Amino acid sequence: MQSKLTSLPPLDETRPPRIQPPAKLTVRNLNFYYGKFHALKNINLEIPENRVTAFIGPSGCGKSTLLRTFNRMYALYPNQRAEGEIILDGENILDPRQDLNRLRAKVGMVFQKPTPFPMSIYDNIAFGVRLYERLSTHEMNERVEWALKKAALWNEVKDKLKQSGNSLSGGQQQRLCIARAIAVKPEVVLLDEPASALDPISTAHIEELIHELKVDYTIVIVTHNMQQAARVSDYTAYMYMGELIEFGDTDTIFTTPKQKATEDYITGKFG
Ligand SMILES: Nc1ncnc2c1ncn2[C@@H]1O[C@H](COP(=O)(O)OP(=O)(O)OP(=O)(O)O)[C@@H](O)[C@H]1O
Repeated sequence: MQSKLTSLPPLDETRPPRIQPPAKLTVRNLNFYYGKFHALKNINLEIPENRVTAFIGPSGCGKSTLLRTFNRMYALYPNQRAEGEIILDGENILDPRQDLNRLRAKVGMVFQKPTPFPMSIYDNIAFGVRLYERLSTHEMNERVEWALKKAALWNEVKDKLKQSGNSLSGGQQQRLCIARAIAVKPEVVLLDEPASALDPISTAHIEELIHELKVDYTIVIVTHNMQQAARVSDYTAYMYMGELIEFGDTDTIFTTPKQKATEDYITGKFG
């Protein structure tokens, strides 16, 4: 397909066809408040299973806020609240009775800044797994190796698993954080600008990894970088001032968006 926008890289020809797969997460009439500030306004959205969905939009439009509702990260802060429904596997995760530990095992998260725990590479992975499962040493060794392989880090660290996670480069630390997130075998992985603190080579590594991970996981990524959204995502949501302006497959959003506001943002006329 020909891109209308010459400044963007060619769109990924290997993307799955446009038939939208079943929704892994269904967002219905979602409103979010920081105290009195109404940060998300009646969001309705379906996040397709085993695909990469990107949230784009100008700074402050609510991308991270929306992402953080998916594992109820906001529940840590008393004056933040969500209203509406977010259905994951038939359950409304906003229901106050929802078991947050179980939810966070199902919905993993990786932050903008790599944040390894101050412990060995091995323990960075094993720590989270121990919270949810009792594994033998042999099983844990296998799980650590599996997660590090999935995160394309194993070959670089297999001989120094006892070294501190902080001894790794920024890009390696971020892949360690991805390994840590997937080690507990989540179903959804949330990535909040995972490459924005990284150099171009590490960024390319992370983007490749995202592409591979969607075989097993549903991935939602917040990114400021539109080229990155065009490269890694199958679906894109454009947000503005707490509203979802347009959602669709990435090729359509980047070449023939329906809303003028989306087109203005994509073409750099605004934002
Ligand atoms: N802890 C908070 N308390 C009060 N308001 C907040 C808080 N966090 C975010 N906001 C406000 O909510 C709105 C959405 O913020 P959010 O961080 O979700 O935007 P964003 O699109 O991810 O922005 P950016 O691209 O700059 O990271 C903004 O107006 C922001 O100022």
